[in-house]
Amino acid sequence: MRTALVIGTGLIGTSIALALTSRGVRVHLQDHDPEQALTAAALGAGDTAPAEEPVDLAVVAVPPAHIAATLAAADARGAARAYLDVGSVKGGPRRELVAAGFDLARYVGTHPMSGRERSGPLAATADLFEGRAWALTPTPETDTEVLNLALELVALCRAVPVVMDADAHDRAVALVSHTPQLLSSLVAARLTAAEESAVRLCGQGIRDVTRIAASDPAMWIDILSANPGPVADILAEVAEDLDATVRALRALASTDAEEHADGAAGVASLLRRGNAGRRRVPGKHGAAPAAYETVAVLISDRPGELARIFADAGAAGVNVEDVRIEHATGQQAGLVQLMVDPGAAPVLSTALRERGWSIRA
Ligand SMILES: NC(=O)c1ccc[n+]([C@@H]2O[C@H](COP(=O)([O-])OP(=O)(O)OC[C@H]3O[C@@H](n4cnc5c(N)ncnc54)[C@H](O)[C@@H]3O)[C@@H](O)[C@H]2O)c1
Ligand SMILES: O=C(O)C(=O)C[C@]1(C(=O)O)C=C[C@@H](O)C=C1
Repeated sequence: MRTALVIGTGLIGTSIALALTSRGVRVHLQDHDPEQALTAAALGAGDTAPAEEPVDLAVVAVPPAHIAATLAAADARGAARAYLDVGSVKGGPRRELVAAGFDLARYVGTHPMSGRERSGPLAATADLFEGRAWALTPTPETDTEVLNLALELVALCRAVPVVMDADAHDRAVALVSHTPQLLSSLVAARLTAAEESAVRLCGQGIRDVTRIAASDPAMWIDILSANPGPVADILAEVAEDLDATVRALRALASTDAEEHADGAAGVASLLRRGNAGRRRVPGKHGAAPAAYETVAVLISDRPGELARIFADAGAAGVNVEDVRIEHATGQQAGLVQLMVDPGAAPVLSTALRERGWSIRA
């Protein structure tokens, strides 16, 4: 791929443009809000000047409700040889394209399974998709050349391609993305009326569960409007589990020994099902979750501290597989949890201690 056009230079469009530009693709940027395209260009994502001839691939990264119309308008002016979109839902936009008579041979629907709770070009990063799944939903009509360009884009973004049917994709994301978003919002919504004394106690658990509750409501209303049925079906099952859990907890509070034991069994069964479900979440690069060991390091909230830790881990010859940062409330300090292969954990702890870091058990 030599040239690309990114239409919609928000979080996802700009992140793709940054990745493509860094790998030598000439990227043109377009947004119905010119300020967004100019901001993306200022970040080094590409050029706002229109291409002089059709680009190799047009990437449509606008909200789901506008995907079909944006693709049709771009095709009407002959913008590209091939088209793809990155919307979070696939069935609805494809049906709209069919209804509009769009040539499906030159289009493939895709969805990178990576994002952030923030929107806009300023939240974009070139490495957003690295190691993440990226769904591709070709149809029998899709040209091989178009599918190959889409696969090249996924490879340039260092993501992991997953080919599937559009409706199967929508049912899958109802389970692994859309329902989790609503559950996160439901938990966070309980905090709106909470006492300040309770909120002060927020630890890492609630931070993990509510991170995505900060997402843009307008974007999510758009996504959920395009996939309401499958999400409602799963939420109805969650509601049954919730009812059963409330009953089990009430029984747990009972002084009757038999009722108490039933309650404990009900709650334990849910927690075990949770363990089993969590074990099914794939690790980095789509591999089965690895059993990493954590080395926890205390850092002060100063510029360059993280870079220094990673440099010291690198100097010790240890590959950091994953990382989490826990900020201490009201203090200029935090705990960095470095996930490494079990064999490497003692090596890393010793090396970091020798370099003056404080390691937490
Ligand atoms: N946010 C995520 O985590 C995530 C992850 C994967 C896929 N997606 C999908 O990617 C797409 C973009 O999401 P985002 O998070 O980058 O949103 P965003 O709000 O950050 O960016 C969307 C951009 O599209 C522009 N836009 C809106 N309508 C337009 C139109 N008709 N023509 C041209 N530009 C238009 C907006 O001005 C904005 O700059 C959506 O379809 C979303 O479902 C989002
Ligand atoms: O990490 C996040 O902030 C996300 O929620 C990203 C996430 C997801 O559910 O995984 C959200 C919606 C997108 O369609 C794809 C990715």
